[in-house]
Amino acid sequence: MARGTWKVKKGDFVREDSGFRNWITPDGSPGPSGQGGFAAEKDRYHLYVSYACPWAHRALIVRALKGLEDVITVSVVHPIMPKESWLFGDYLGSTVDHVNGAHYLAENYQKVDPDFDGLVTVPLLWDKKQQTIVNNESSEIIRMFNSAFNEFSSDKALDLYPEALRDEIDAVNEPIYENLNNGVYRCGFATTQDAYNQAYERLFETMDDVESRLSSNRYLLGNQITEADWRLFVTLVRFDAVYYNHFKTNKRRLVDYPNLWAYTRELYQIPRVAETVNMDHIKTHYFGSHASINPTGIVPNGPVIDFMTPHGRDKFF
Ligand SMILES: N[C@@H](CCC(=O)N[C@@H](CS)C(=O)NCC(=O)O)C(=O)O
Repeated sequence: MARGTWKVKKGDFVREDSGFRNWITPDGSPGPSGQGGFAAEKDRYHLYVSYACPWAHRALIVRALKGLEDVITVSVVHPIMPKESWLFGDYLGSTVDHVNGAHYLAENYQKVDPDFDGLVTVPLLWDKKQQTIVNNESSEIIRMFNSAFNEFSSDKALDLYPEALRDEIDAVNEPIYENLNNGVYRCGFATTQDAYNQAYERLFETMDDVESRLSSNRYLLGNQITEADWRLFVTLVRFDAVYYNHFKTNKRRLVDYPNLWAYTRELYQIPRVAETVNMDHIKTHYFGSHASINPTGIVPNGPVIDFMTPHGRDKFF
């Protein structure tokens, strides 16, 4: 099974743009990109994830928070990604491909586009009715889960991208994506000292900015949790266990930032979130899949991290 490859430009890791950009909407009318015809329905859509992947993790979190577990089904790949890319296999917490019976996730991309030679990524949102890919861009998948399925949601009132805050959310997302979510990868996959140094500087400047923001705000946008918090959370929750040493983001640990650390614990303790965090898959994936960074594949046993200690963030209300 062939697969696309990561791109490196002058030593700097460059993430590929996602190729499938259709939108599920309440009535199937077209969304901001792609084709229409994807109406929100119960048990029509299927989400392929890796518990290890921060982008897939966002989608799992919004699915859980909106109470869509019985509406959108899920298959979970094996945590180790071999050179042929994601596959389904026997591992605690992983599943088979419940919909297409694929062995490699790439088979599902090739079912829709036989010439597909891009990167086979998770999350992947699949339409069981039309047997096609809806979308493989997590930032869009979370917005669909937030707003398209309210008819079926057990928490209709929850709005993680409220109209009045959209510009502010977009403005906060941008540097957090560049410098933190993707910034840790740019540190880890840099192939020149210079590219690593630059990514590292920007990463910790942004960590400092966010730490300061969270010293006077409970959440990134004030008193209301938005998608911006969940997009940040998935990187923070992996920081000390993986990125700090595997990706060499070791100026400071998450636990050394009092506000960021307490904020991460608060988000972790919100009902239904902890179940989406599979630390075994997270560690096994990163340490076991990136032979260029960790050739032995040995997964460190530590560190001991307790996300359940009281967070004290209610002091803001
Ligand atoms: N833009 C995509 C990025 C997803 C992505 O890069 N996923 C990684 C896992 S964390 C992946 O599947 N990589 C496949 C590979 O490296 O071959 C999104 O946010 O949905």
